[in-house]
Amino acid sequence: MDSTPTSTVPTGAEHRRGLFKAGDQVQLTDAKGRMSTITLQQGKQYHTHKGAFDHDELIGSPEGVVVKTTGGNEYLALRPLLSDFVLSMPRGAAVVYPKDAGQIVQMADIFPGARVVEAGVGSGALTCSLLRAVGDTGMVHSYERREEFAEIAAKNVRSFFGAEHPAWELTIGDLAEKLADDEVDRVVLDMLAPWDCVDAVAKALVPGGVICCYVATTTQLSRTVETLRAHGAFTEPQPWESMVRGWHVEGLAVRPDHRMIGHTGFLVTARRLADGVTPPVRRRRPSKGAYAADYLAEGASPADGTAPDPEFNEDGTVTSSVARRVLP
Ligand SMILES: C[S@@+](CC[C@H](N)C(=O)[O-])C[C@H]1O[C@@H](n2cnc3c(N)ncnc32)[C@H](O)[C@@H]1O
Repeated sequence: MDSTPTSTVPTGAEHRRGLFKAGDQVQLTDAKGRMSTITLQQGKQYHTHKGAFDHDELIGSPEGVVVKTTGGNEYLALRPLLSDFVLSMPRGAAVVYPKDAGQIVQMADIFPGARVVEAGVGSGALTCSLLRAVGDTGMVHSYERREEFAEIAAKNVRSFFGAEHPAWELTIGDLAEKLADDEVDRVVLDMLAPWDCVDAVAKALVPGGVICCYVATTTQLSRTVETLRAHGAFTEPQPWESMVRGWHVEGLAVRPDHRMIGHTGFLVTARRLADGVTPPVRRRRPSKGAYAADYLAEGASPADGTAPDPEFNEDGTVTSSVARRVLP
C-alpha cells in the first residue's frame, strides 16, 4: 500500500485549536481521574452508568469545560495531547513511549522540512511525533513489512491529524529491500534487527545525516552498535537510555512516585560520514574503575605485550595498579 498524500489541508494546528467542533476527539476525565476519549458527533449522546450527556453540549465550547451527565457525573473535557493519544490509540505493535519519542525528535535532530525515513511504522505512534516535527513541508517516509500494522498506523495517524498528512508516505515492505529514497536527512529505526538495514540506510543518508535506532534489549544494543562501528560510513555510535520518574508533591509529602517506567528501550545515534572518509579514532585505554569487559574489548591481553596481566577487583573493575601501569 503506497499512500500518496491525498490532501493539502494543513494538518495539526487548525485541527487542535479553537472551540470544539464535530469530528474532534475529546478526552473526558472523571472525578477519579479515569479517562476516556470520544469523537464528537452532532446529535449523539455519551452514555455512562450514571446517565448521559449530548455531544452538542460540547460542540461550540472551549476546551477545559466541565460537562454533566443526567445522573450528575461530571467530566472535564480537553483535546487529548499527543502523549495521551498514543497511549490510548489502537495498537498493532508496541509503541514508542512519549519519553523516547521526545528523545528521538531532539537527539536525531528532526527539524521542520527534514526528509525522514522511518521503519517499522508499527502502530504509528512515533510517526505522529516525526510528522509534527517535520511539519507540512518536510517528508516522513515510513516503511512497514506487515500490512495489518500499516493499516492500524494509517488509521491512527489520520485520526490524530484529522486528515491525511501531506508530508506522509507509507510503503509496505522490508526497509532493507524497499528503501528507494536517497538524499535523506534522518533515519529512525524501531525494529527487531536494525543491523540488517544499516547498509541500506548508509546509501540513503546524506553526509552529516543522522541514524537513530531504538532497541529493547542489551543484546540488540550491542549488535546495533558493533554493526554501525564496523560499517565504516558512520561516526562512533552514541548509545543511551532515559528514565523518567514522576514526583508526588502534596504539602510536606514531596517525594518520588513509588512507580516509574524504568525501562522502555535503548537509543543509539550516529552520523553519516562523507564517502571514503576515515575519522580519527581515539584508542581507548582501560582506566581506573573501567570494567573487565571494557578492558578486554580493547584487546589489551597479556599475549600481545601491550598491557600487563589483567587484574580485576571482585566487582569486575580494573585494579588501580593496572590502571596506573596502563595509563600514560
Ligand atoms: C515496535 S514496532 C514499531 C512501533 C512504532 N515505532 C510505533 O511507535 O508505533 C516494530 C515494527 O517494525 C516492523 N519491522 C521489523 N523489521 C522491519 C523491516 N526490516 N522493515 C520494515 N518494517 C519492519 C515490524 O513489523 C513492527 O511492526
